Amino acid sequence: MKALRYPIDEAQAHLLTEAAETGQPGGAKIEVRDLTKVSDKDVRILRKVNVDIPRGMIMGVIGPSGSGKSTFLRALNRLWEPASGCVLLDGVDICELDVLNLRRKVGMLFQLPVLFEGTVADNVRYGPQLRGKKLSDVEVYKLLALADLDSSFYSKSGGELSVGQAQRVALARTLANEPEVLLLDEPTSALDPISTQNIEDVLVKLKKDKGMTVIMVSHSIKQIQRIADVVCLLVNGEIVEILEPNKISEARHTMAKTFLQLGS
Ligand SMILES: Nc1ncnc2c1ncn2[C@@H]1O[C@H](COP(=O)(O)OP(=O)(O)OP(=O)(O)O)[C@@H](O)[C@H]1O
Repeated sequence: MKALRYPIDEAQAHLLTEAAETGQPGGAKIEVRDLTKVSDKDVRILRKVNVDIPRGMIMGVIGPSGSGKSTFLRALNRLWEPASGCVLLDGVDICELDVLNLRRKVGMLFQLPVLFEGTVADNVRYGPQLRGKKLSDVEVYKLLALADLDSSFYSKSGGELSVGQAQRVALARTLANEPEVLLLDEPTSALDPISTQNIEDVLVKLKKDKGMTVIMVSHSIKQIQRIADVVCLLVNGEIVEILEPNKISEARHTMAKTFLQLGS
């Protein structure tokens, strides 16, 4: 069994090891080591965060407002610059990668989708086009289907879409870059329950069919329990618990317990 460094405790290390090993071989997809962020005003936003993110799994990140969830997520594709050696992707320091290449491999979806001008197809073609590759119609249809959108969306413009549909177009656009990791920052918080379920279904399918590693920040404990394989609890800039979704109620950290009781 591959040992994971910097466990929170033995039980949690075991959980992550198991999770990493039931996916594709090779252990953690992303290793986070002593990730720290201090604001300009000298406030500690992240305090030595250490976690191994298992390959081909969905990791949920939950915690009280302001605990540093988005900040944590944004370090993983260098939306802010972590210190060298703090974030490794497949064992390689992300600071040593070309940042655009990194962001292709580690795609991100935000709470509210922002589509570019033009049609849905233009949006989906955007990333590959930057690399000089023009996606065929069939490739665009396939990406739309991956994001649970039928072919009728192909020539629609952003203004014709609901927020839920636009979020799925944003997902298709991200998937066009063939990412290995998806970072999701509350991707369904602006969506109705049906659109939420569509996105959740797509994420689970991407994990199953493509071995995608997904890290999702959510305010919904129920959502995390529906789709995550492992849950990371962040409180005050620290990961205080790593739990199986069905064992969230067993959290021991006082703040985490309060948060979970109020949220469930
Ligand atoms: N660039 C920045 N400069 C200064 N402070 C920041 C910066 N980014 C975030 N913060 C602060 O860091 C803390 C963590 O913010 P972050 O957005 O990561 O939390 P969060 O857990 O995602 O919150 P929420 O659930 O409300 O979205 C907050 O107190 C926020 O005000």
